[in-house]
Amino acid sequence: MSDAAMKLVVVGAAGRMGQALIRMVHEIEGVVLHAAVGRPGSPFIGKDAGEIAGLGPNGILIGDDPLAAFLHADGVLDFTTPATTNEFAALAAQARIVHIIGTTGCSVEDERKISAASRHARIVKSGNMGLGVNLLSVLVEQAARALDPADWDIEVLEMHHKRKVDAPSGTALLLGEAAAKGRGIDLSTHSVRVRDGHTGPREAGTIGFATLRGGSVIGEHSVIFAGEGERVSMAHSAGDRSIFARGAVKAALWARDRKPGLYSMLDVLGLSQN
Ligand SMILES: NC(=O)C1=CN([C@@H]2O[C@H](COP(=O)(O)OP(=O)(O)OC[C@H]3O[C@@H](n4cnc5c(N)ncnc54)[C@H](OP(=O)(O)O)[C@@H]3O)[C@@H](O)[C@H]2O)C=CC1
Ligand SMILES: O=C(O)C1=N[C@H](C(=O)O)C[C@H](O)C1
Repeated sequence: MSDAAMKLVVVGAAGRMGQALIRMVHEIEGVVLHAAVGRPGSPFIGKDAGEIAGLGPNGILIGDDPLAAFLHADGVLDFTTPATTNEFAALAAQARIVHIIGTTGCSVEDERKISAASRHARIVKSGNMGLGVNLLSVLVEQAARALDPADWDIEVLEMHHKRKVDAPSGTALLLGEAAAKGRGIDLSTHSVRVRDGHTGPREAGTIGFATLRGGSVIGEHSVIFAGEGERVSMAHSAGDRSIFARGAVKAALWARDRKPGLYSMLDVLGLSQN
C-alpha cells in the first residue's frame, strides 16, 4: 500500500457532482486533486477548478484532454453521461487507474463495455455512492425475501430535481434489483416502469416504479411493500450531494490496492452478502 496521497482526476468538473467531488477531494486526507476535465467546448474549459467549486483558486485549470489528465493519475471520479463514461472507461483501463463511476442511465450495451474495461481496470460503479441507500438496499432485500409475493406488492418511488435526464433513477433501479434479488427473480422481466390508461389490475410478483421530477430535490427514494390492510415503507432522503462525493472518494481509496474487477459500493462498505 502506497503512503503517497492518491492523485485523483475529477471529470465533469463543472457539473453538480463534479463541484461536490472537488470540494470533497480538498476535504479528505490521503487524496489530492491531480486534474479536472470538462466537456470539450464547454465555457468552463481553462477556468480554475477550485474557483468553480467555490473553494477559491487552486491552480488546477479545467482541461478537455482526458488522456493527458489520466496519464500520471491514480484514479478518476466520473459522474458524467453514459457516452462519456464509456469513453473514459476505455481510457482508464489503458492507463491502469481506478475508475469510480457514479453515472446513471447506462444501457445494457454501456454496462457490457464497462464490464469489458474492468478486465484491466479497478472499477467501482453504483447508482448511489452513499452509505444510507446502500444500507437501505440490504434491508429491502431482506424484506423482499421475507414477504410472500402473492400477498405483498413492491413499488419503488423516486423524486429528483427538474434537471435530471434519466428515469427511473440509478438508485431506484438499485433498490429494485435488491428487491428482485430478495425474491429470487430477474428485475428486467418483472418490472413495470410506466402505467398509463386502462392498465388492468396489478400483476402479482411485479415490481413497480414511479418517477417524480421537480425543483431542486437532490434525491428521495421509497420502497413500499403493500399488503392487504397494511404497508411497510422504507425511505431515504438525500439532503446534500456531499454524501455521494464522500462515498466516491472512499471507493477510490478502497479500490487503490484491489485487483482489476467491477466492484459495487456494497463491496466498498462491507455490506455485500455474496
Ligand atoms: N451514483 C451516485 O451516487 C450519483 C450519481 N449521479 C449521476 O451522476 C451524473 C451527473 O450528475 P450531475 O452532476 O447532476 O449532472 P451535471 O449535468 O451537472 O454534470 C455532468 C457534467 O459532465 C460534463 N460532461 C459531459 N460530457 C463530458 C465530456 N465528454 N467530458 C467531460 N465532461 C463532460 C457536463 O458538461 P456540460 O454541462 O458542459 O455538458 C457536466 O458538467 C448523472 O448520471 C447522475 O444521475 C448524481 C449524483 C449521485
Ligand atoms: O441525478 C441525480 O441528481 C442523482 N442521481 C443518482 C440516481 O440516479 O439515483 C443518485 C442520486 O439520487 C442523485
